[in-house]
Amino acid sequence: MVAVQRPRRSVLYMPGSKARALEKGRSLMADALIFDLEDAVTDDKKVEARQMVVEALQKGGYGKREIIVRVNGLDTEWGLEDIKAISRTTADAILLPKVENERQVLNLVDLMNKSGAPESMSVMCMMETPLGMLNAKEIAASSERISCFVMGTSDLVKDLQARHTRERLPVITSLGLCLLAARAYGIGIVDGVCLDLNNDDAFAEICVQGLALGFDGKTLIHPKTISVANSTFGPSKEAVEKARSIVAAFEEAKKQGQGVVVLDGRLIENLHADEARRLIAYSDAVIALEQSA
Ligand SMILES: CC(C)(COP(=O)(O)OP(=O)(O)OC[C@H]1O[C@@H](n2cnc3c(N)ncnc32)[C@H](O)[C@@H]1OP(=O)(O)O)[C@@H](O)C(=O)NCCC(=O)NCCSC(=O)C[C@H](O)C(=O)O
Ligand SMILES: [Mg+2]
Repeated sequence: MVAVQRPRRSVLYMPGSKARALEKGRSLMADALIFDLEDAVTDDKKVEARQMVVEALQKGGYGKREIIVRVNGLDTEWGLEDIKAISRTTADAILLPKVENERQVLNLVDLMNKSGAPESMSVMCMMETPLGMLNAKEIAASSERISCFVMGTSDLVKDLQARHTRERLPVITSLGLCLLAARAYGIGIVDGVCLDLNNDDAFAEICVQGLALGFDGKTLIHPKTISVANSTFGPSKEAVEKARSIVAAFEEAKKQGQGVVVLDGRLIENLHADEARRLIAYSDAVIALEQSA
């Protein structure tokens, strides 16, 4: 049985205080939308933005896109009311910023339960502080309700007193720690945002790097970057065809009593067949999501 992963190739932040962005989200081909109440919203608009997001979710129209709301932290004056209000909506997940330990996750889960959040509403964690990186394993293991890690590379670079560079060496250890923790505990993980909106080549390159590192997709700040994220993180037609031929060759070998087979000069073992099945199931999930839009 192959565990089908929810597509998160493109995950677009939309400021909760921007009515036009919330409207536009209904027609964009992003796999997931983050309705942001945190950093994209100024303090004087926090309460209004919460109400706007609740109303947008009540109105609906976002199809099968994954709906994520990033609340303010519980150490702010808005966090508690954000969690109470969003728990009563149809959002798929609450995204908690600046997660650094298990206690923050358990507090959130407790508040969601007390506020009547459905069991299906998951928790996502922004991984964006040095302590969060060091505690990535503890955080990933803290609750079965966690569905995904979201890298916050802007806050991370700031806290590390590092620099944003094209090859991202300053954050590579942090990305690796979070990837290890996410994969070890079977949760999703999406890469951080690219702040440079005027360099398409750099954006494409950073998506390819994110894919190679093992991310499921990329968080985005502008709709124009959705298609590159979708094509980079989505399985190509050729990759799916190849996966089908791997599964077929391996099944045939098994019938012949063999545990391995050579296909196009490469050795195929059980692990390759498993990965090929995962890719086929993932491709089916992507097609189903695209057809529903
Ligand atoms: C960056 C922007 C401020 C640019 O906005 P704007 O000048 O309006 O862009 P355009 O004129 O090019 O927009 C064209 C149309 O697209 C719509 N639009 C733009 N951005 C979005 C969006 N994010 N979601 C939905 N729709 C969007 C515009 O309304 C235009 O529509 P139309 O009227 O039909 O022409 C803006 O893109 C923006 O605000 N982006 C999001 C910024 C944000 O959310 N930042 C916070 C999250 S990132 C973060 O916090 C990372 C993490 O925590 C970390 O630490 O790393
Ligand atoms: Mg941040």
